[in-house]
Amino acid sequence: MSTRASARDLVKVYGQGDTRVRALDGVDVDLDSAHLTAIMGPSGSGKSTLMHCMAGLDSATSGTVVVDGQDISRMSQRRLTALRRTRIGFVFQSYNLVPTLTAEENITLPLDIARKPVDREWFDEVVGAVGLADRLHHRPAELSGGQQQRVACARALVSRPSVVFADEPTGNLDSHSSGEVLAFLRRSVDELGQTVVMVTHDPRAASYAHRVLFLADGRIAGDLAAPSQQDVLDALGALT
Ligand SMILES: Nc1ncnc2c1ncn2[C@@H]1O[C@H](COP(=O)(O)OP(=O)(O)OP(=O)(O)O)[C@@H](O)[C@H]1O
Repeated sequence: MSTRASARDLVKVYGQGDTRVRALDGVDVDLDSAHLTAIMGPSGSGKSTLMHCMAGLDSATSGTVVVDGQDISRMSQRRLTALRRTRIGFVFQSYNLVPTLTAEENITLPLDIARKPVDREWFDEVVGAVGLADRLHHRPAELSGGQQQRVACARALVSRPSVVFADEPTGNLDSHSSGEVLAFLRRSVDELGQTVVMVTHDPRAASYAHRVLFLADGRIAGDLAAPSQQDVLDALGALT
């Protein structure tokens, strides 16, 4: 199975002296191609730190991160920015859409900024899969939270990135909208062949994943394939 992103012996230390925190303490991860991977763990276990280091949003103290075959730990800021724009997709808890732009303009924004052409066939496929074809000319304020997050998912996928990193993508959504967003993230993997990793606190969200990694105290503490909600709850219970 091919790997889209990997981390080796990843260490991230914040602060110094008394306030020193070892947020990541030697993490090894391989994110499999065309898989939806969930990352779970208690508050403060290092989930966001791992995600930010693997997505090139933050630099690790030591260790290696390879994305799309490129070692981002040793990359210049300029190359890293270019890689982030075109090879990595992001979905955040707060949708981070530009309020003055339509859904369509928001979706194509990363490509417009990178001055890359929009592949209309892929755009239509992504918009169709996300169920937004009749909402493309609406602005974010005219869309529900779930629809806004689906726009954000489409924006993350429009450049056909190597990996999509989603940080609590359903954290602000009710259960119905969460279901829609999770179903889309899963479909983007199963039908469009994308690779998605998401941090979540929600066992139901994690049960949509092909694989769930558990972090505790900055280390990998568990790894389950296609778990049920109950499997996830049991694994979390054993960690806390
Ligand atoms: N910028 C920072 N400066 C100092 N310490 C930090 C910083 N960011 C995170 N930490 C610390 O690193 C550890 C891991 O934090 P991180 O946010 O990765 O955990 P998390 O598992 O995502 O938590 P949560 O589920 O609460 O979002 C925590 O002890 C946190 O306090």
